Amino acid sequence: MTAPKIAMLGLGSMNGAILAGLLGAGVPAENITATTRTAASAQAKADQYGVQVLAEESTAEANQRAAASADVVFLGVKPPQITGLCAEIKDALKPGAVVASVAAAVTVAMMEQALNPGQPVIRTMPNTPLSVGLGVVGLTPGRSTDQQHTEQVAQLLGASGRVHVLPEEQIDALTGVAGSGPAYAFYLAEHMAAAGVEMGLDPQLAADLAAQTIYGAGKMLVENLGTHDAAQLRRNVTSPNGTTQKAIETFDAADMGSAIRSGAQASSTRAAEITEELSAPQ
Ligand SMILES: NC(=O)C1=CN([C@@H]2O[C@H](COP(=O)(O)OP(=O)(O)OC[C@H]3O[C@@H](n4cnc5c(N)ncnc54)[C@H](OP(=O)(O)O)[C@@H]3O)[C@@H](O)[C@H]2O)C=CC1
Ligand SMILES: O=C(O)[C@@H]1CCC=N1
Repeated sequence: MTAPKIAMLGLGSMNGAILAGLLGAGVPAENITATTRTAASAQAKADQYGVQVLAEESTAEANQRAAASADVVFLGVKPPQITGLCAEIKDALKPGAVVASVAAAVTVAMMEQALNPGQPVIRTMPNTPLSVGLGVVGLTPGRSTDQQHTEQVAQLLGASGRVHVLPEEQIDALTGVAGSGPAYAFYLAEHMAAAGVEMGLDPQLAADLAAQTIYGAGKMLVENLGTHDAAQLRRNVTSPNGTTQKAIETFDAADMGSAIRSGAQASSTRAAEITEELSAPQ
């Protein structure tokens, strides 16, 4: 099978992470055309990734041009811009092309309504660790999306992460755990490093200790899936009446477990709210 031509419309944090993953997995750079809003960003991204990047600012039809030659079109703009972008590119798309959005909250139905009837679409919820080959993606195909399209997008994203095909009702929950999730780990790293500095460590060393510890713990979690769960791995670090026990008691006293669950649920609830906002008559 020849490698598909790919358009990445919008090349910010998320589509940039997907692009890094695709390039890292061996997709040829010449198969990819991306777009940005500003010319300065297009130049910076072209230099960073080595792909062609068109800016809407300097090429009015940048999105149509990028979409026209693509077999797979990733929409990576902000949620309120997605349906407008769909309308902009709908007549430029190649027959048989599939449109995959990475946006939170924008439903399959919203995209299908903005595109031409019968257009294959896929709603995805990826996360930024795709950039290092360790991402997670939730994916829901549209009504006119056949198995081949779903497999094509799943295969592209699956080269740099784990892909789960889900009913659309579960995408917001996946957003709360995995889409927003890297930020929770980074937040933990920020505070672990800050604690190290407060206890007298050099900031660079403290940041390195936090990063490497979370990296190592994440690898252990993945490698022990199905045999030792997170709670067991935590118990293995916790000596009776030792140092870790004191830390966990302190977290429990602050009800940190409940705060983390509330945060993940708030992310998911916010996705549903944005869907409502985008559905409201203008
Ligand atoms: N960030 C994340 O971790 C995740 C984000 N998402 C979803 O990804 C989407 C993008 O978010 P994120 O990457 O964070 O946002 P960014 O602001 O980082 O990127 C947005 C990109 O869209 C470009 N853009 C804006 N308007 C246009 C236009 N009219 N034509 C072409 N390109 C345009 C911007 O151009 P320029 O570079 O010139 O500013 C920028 O490259 C959102 O819908 C979000 O819900 C989903 C999962 C995780
Ligand atoms: O914060 C956001 O809205 C996006 C979606 C998931 C992660 N980032």
